[in-house]
Amino acid sequence: TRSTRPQRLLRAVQKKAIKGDPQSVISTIDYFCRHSEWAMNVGDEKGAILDSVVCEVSPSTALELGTYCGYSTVRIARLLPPGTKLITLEFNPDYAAVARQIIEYSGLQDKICLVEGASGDLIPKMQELFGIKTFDFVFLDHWKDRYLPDIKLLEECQLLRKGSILLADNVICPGTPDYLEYVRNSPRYESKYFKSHLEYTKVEDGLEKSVFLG
Ligand SMILES: O=C(NC/C=C/[C@H]1O[C@@H](n2ccc(=O)cc2)[C@H](O)[C@@H]1O)c1cc([N+](=O)[O-])cc(O)c1O
Ligand SMILES: [Mg+2]
Repeated sequence: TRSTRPQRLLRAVQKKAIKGDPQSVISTIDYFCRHSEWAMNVGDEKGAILDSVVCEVSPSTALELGTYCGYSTVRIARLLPPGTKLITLEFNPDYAAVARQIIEYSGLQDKICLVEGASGDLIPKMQELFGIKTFDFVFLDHWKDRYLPDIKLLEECQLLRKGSILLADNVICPGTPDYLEYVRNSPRYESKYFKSHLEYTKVEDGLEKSVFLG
């Protein structure tokens, strides 16, 4: 049967990127998605905003919701200080299998822990699985109707501390209206919108950066 889009994206990385070079893996995926097949990676334009927030936060503990093929996983992990780990949650085993290979190709496997399962099930297990007390940084890029329930779950599980940074993709397109309303109106968050474009297109999209105030 025909290969899947993630498999074709992986093949492009294995064919064109330099093994052990995260930047070349990132550039190869962006080129593939711009010139061969669009895919729902955060992309180069929003990716630059993601990079600047990760560098500003320089997190000791980081969580990504929605690995997909591992593009933003590699983007984030390549900027993490030594000794820090990015935990990334992926629901779909086929996507997880591709992401593991892309992460390994980039050489960043020691900085990344990919866990397969649903965020709603795994978030309450972060303390027991990883000894995590709180997350300094959370990147939300999974199912758009899970953003709001999952940050409420992070609050309930006391996985956020005063100053924790949440960065959410796609708040305009496809859109996460309930999440936006919550973080922009809750007294527990200070929120800011970074206007950009939907990956590889001219359509408006953006990232919402929210600081948990405790
Ligand atoms: O739908 C989008 N993203 C949904 C992503 C979902 C990913 O999160 C995982 N997950 C991991 C853990 C879970 O608990 C649930 C799902 C899923 O298995 C999938 O790998 C999207 C769509 C567009 N678009 O233009 O249409 C653009 C984007 O940038 C997007 O991110
Ligand atoms: Mg996205």
